Amino acid sequence: MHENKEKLERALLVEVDTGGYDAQASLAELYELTRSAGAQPFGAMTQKRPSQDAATCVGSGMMRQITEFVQKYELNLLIFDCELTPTQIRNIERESGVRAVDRTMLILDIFASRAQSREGKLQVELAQLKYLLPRLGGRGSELSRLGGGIGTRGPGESKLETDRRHIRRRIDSLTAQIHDVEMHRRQISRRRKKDGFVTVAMVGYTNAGKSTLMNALTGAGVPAEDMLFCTLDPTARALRLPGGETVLLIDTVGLVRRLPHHLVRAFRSTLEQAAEADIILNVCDASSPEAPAHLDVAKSLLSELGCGDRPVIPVLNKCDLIPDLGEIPMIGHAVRISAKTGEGLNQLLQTIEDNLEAPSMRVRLLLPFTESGLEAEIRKNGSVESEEYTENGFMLTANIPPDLSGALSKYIIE
Ligand SMILES: Nc1nc2c(ncn2[C@@H]2O[C@H](COP(=O)(O)OP(=O)(O)OP(=O)(O)O)[C@@H](O)[C@H]2O)c(=O)[nH]1
Ligand SMILES: [Mg+2]
Repeated sequence: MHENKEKLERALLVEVDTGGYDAQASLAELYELTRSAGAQPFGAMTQKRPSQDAATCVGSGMMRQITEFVQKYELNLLIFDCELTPTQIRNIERESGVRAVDRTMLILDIFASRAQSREGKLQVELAQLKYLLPRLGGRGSELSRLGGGIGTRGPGESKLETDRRHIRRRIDSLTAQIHDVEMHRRQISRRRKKDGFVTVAMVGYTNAGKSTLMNALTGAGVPAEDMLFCTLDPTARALRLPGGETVLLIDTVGLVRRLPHHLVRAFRSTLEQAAEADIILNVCDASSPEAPAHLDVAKSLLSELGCGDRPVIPVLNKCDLIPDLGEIPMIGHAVRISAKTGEGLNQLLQTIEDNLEAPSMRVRLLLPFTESGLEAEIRKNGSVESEEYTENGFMLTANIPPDLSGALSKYIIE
């Protein structure tokens, strides 16, 4: 996946623990992110302090230790588990003599090397440029950083040599293109709904096994590897349930702790697909001690995206790695599976089937003229077979989705 595999970059990870988050778990994740970016995490240093040092993020004593460590083990990269200002990066690089990247640059770099779809590429380039723009000021020479390696890859590379104005124009153009792609995607998902397609989306932390599960259930052949952010672009495949119905199974981008805010939007737009699904599978790696926390993060993100009303099924994957069932976190109605061995998959399919909504209902309605909002809803989410003006309102024969039936109940005639 990476051009320069022969000479892996050797990195020292630096955790500046300013409190307010689980620094140890975050560092463990930084380790995996580093590996996924194709570098070798060689060691880690942690410093607890109330806030970042303005000049070098860590204190001056620690900075000296870092420099000594880098020289002693001939490392070529420092990875800070936070966001660094341009000044900090400049100072750290000058003092240590090696390149410094922060968590955001690292994640952006992984994204840049993984994005396949047009939207994925647009989103990554936009996030990279937005991150870079405020960091360009008077650093003309530093653009020579773009020689290769982590923090330097990406679709934007060639463009970065031009001036800020050019970058701003590019940002505007990317934003407009992304808007178009998003509109198009919403249209498709609306059409699927209208056509009565039931969609089932998988969400969860990166590396939980979503793509492996997709492959096990549908034979999709989606890449699934032991690396973070293996999947960036949502894929959809037909899935046949034991009862005979066919639903659409959607694989989504994995979540990560402390997501750089530049990427939140990119995530959101891909997760929106999940948000619109009829049923959501919240997949986690049951062998990880973090599993319950991961399930919670995904769940609260889903409710932020407005899917509180949809069935969310917790799925505990990788149960084959836990010899003693007692060690699996107890989560109410969770389904236990192993995407690898196939254990529990029938149970999962059955659970999906049990959660299928009633199909859309065909009704006759007399809708007062004042309810034009509801009429628009019916046209948008259902379909109108015939309509007629009467003096008491619209007389409609329509197929309506079940979630509209409540609001419409008092107008239904038959
Ligand atoms: N032992 C075991 N390993 C599994 C199981 N399911 C997935 N894996 C492994 O976990 C790793 C990650 O699997 P993926 O399917 O790529 O995970 P993902 O959730 O799609 O990850 P992202 O695309 O990064 O979000 C791979 O090495 C899989 O082989 C399982 O049930 N048991
Ligand atoms: Mg995946």
